[in-house]
Amino acid sequence: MQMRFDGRLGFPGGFVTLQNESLEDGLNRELREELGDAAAAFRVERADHRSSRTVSGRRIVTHFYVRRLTLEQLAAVEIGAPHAKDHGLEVLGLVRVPLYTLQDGVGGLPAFLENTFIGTAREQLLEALRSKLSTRGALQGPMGPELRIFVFGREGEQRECFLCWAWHL
Ligand SMILES: O=c1[nH]cnc2c1ncn2[C@@H]1O[C@H](COP(=O)(O)OP(=O)(O)O)[C@@H](O)[C@H]1O
Repeated sequence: MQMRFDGRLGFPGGFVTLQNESLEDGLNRELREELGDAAAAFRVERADHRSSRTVSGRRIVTHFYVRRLTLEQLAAVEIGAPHAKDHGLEVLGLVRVPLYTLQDGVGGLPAFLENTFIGTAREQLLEALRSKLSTRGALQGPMGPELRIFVFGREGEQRECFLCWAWHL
């Protein structure tokens, strides 16, 4: 995931103008802005869409996408992210999600989930973990697989917000 400008954790993403671009075009543009040039090595497609929700009290619809990357792609994104256009502004840094629980029963994923998240990002994280990871036994040992998540966006007449995360096992 990423640390946002407001001190909350969330997914890479943002707003798009549907008059000028498709959801996926907007999403991939925002990925470049927030993650840097390494995001150009892959493209999030319509088939990667997982869920959509309205934001209460605001005229916003969020669309959640999940995209699997190779380890090489993820490593390139992590190295390049500090050079992205939005780094230090909207985005303060990428954060890996620990997919394990330490022996004290709290450290790892349980402690991570105690952070403050923007909107429904926490629920989206759990939704993604349930569908993609729990059946693979990935929520184990501290040396096990880790999840890294990204996001994107821009403003428009119709405020559509694109959220995405990428993972590797
Ligand atoms: O990662 C996310 N997961 C779920 N909802 C999100 C996420 N990021 C942003 N949102 C939703 O989109 C809204 C607008 O996002 P953001 O705070 O970046 O733009 P804003 O500065 O125009 O309010 C947030 O208030 C929140 O409800």
